[in-house]
Amino acid sequence: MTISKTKLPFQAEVAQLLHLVTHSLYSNKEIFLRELISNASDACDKLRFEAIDQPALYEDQPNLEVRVSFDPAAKTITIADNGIGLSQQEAIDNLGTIAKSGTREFMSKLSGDQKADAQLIGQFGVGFYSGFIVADRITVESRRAGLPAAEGVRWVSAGAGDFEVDTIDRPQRGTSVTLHLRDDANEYLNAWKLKSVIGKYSDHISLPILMEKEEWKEGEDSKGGSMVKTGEWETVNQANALWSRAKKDITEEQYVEFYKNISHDYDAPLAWSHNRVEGNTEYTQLLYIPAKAPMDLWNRDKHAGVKLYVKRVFIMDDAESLLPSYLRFVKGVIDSADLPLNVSRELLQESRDVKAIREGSTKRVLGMLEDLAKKQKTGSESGEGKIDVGSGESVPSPEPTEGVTDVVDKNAQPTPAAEAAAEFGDESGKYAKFYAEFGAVLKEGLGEDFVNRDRIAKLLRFASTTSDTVSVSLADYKSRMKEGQDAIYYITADSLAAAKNSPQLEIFRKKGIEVLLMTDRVDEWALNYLTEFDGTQLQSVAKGAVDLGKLQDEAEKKAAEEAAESFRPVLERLKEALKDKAEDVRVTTRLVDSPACLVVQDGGMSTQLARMLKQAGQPAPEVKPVLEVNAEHPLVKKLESSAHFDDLANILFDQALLAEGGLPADPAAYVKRVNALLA
Ligand SMILES: Nc1ncnc2c1ncn2[C@@H]1O[C@H](COP(=O)(O)OP(=O)(O)OP(=O)(O)O)[C@@H](O)[C@H]1O
Repeated sequence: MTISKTKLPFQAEVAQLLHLVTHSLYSNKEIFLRELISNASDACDKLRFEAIDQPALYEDQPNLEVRVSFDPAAKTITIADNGIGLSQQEAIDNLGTIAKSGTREFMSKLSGDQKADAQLIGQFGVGFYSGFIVADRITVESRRAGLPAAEGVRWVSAGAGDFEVDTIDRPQRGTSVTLHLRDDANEYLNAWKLKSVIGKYSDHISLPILMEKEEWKEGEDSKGGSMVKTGEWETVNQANALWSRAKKDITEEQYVEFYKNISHDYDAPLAWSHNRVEGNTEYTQLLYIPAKAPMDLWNRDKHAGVKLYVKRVFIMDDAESLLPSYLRFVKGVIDSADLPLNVSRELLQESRDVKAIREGSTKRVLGMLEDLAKKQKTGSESGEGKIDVGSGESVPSPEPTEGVTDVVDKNAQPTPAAEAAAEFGDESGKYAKFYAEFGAVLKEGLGEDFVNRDRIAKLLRFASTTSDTVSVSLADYKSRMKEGQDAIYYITADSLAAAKNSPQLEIFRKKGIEVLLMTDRVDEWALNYLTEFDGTQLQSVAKGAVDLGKLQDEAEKKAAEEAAESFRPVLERLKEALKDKAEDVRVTTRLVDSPACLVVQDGGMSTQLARMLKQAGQPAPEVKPVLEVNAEHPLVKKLESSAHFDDLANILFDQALLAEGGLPADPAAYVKRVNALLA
């Protein structure tokens, strides 16, 4: 295909994004170089991957590289690669529109506040368009590998509403991006400046990044000297994959920078773990736990952010088989020594090596979380039992992955004692941060990963009737259990307020028994898979008849039975009056101040979960709850002699529903009944 010079408009979103890029990212101009080098490197990765099946694509240039040059007279910087290149259509599609669906969502989140937007943009990564931070015009010239020289393309835009494309003759494969700098970006027309930015952001890129060598030349006739280009090119980055280097040669900054690069996250990660695993399956893993949840965390179709490499060759992004879905927040790289280069997603699912990698990486991530959790605990408990990070020993995870020869995480590096103390203080809040962002996702693991269920259970944290913050572990709870208590009690609700004020808690409060308050949507589903912890049953206080077992003394039990007996005739009438709404009506001892509450049968779905499913448009069973009444309550006592028995019965039921966050089936009828009684 050849096209003659054509002007085309940007897709509306691009124009909007460009405006933001130039206005919001101004304070961090230099990232343009990182983004463009990263694109160049991706293009080389893509070529290498396509060339596995089609070696001819290399033409006569198998050495992939990126060249960065500048021309002070023309005020341009050029980033050139010999990667896959762009066809004319690809240039139009990829540089003129935003293909990624997440981008639109991202655009809708922008607030107009420059600082917040800049953070968001940073998180999302603006890629190619970041060139417009420093340039008022960008020229891209490219030819796709495998196409004839006559099918090159030139793409030019001033970053306003449109761009121009033209066919050019381009013998060399790949892409060159030329930035025509704005006057206030002249500082980048300097080799030293460019090298320092490349060193900062792109050292770990596995390709060589070349710049023209310069030499100092004295001026003639004792005029001042200057740097002069020699015509030779030199490599200015380390040019080996960061994860393949020895840990001792990688600084903390480099780990952080690498993370930012692969994740497009603006913030530093909370923790990372870098290991070379040997044994039957050999691979290197560099896994990061981000500090902030991405916007699309809840999209379960979104794959994990782990990139797969095979012997340093990039194979694919988002390789979902490498980590279970409940760890989809983890970012990083896995480089396998065993997989074939032409491995496909389908093949990955069946591979035994991948299974081993997945198990090893899962354990590693859980180990990192256990580490953070341990520090969180000691950090919040008056400093007792602090781990001495100054000793230079790493904190071992409870079950080290077999064959790990080389384990590093940030805390493993020896630091002077004072620094260590400061660092530990910083570490001590990390687990709470992690949990606030990703705790709910982690819970999915209870249902997804049976092998590691116990480890996951230990990592869970909840609010409870004794703690408003989400900080109580199941082990903490157990250690505070009352003498004679034989279950871990919990309640699920839509909000913390609803959970705390639930009538079902009354008897527990009276007896001073702690109840875990669960308010994540995923809780009830996840808790289905966790019926016990460390030998103790988990028991919902809203399911089944309340049985406080040994916590109730004989006299109480007897009194309750007697009350139930004498209340029997009223119960029968209640059952009759509510037969369409309630599965059963019974007397309870779980209530102290409230007249009634709803519970579901043991093993049944709570009314709250059923409600949530319905709201989400999913099929939910019709749950008929059990109405439990407090025979000691004046309102309930009044029933027997009331002339409005049916109304009162229905009001009791509807109020119990309201108390747990539901709505009466017929709200108007409810209001009418209440008003009739009030009048
Ligand atoms: N040097 C290049 N060689 C070949 N294609 C390129 C090059 N630079 C950009 N592209 C193409 O343009 C597309 C858009 O680039 P852009 O940097 O905006 O987004 P991206 O790289 O896909 O996403 P992100 O930067 O968020 O990872 C790329 O996906 C790629 O197809």
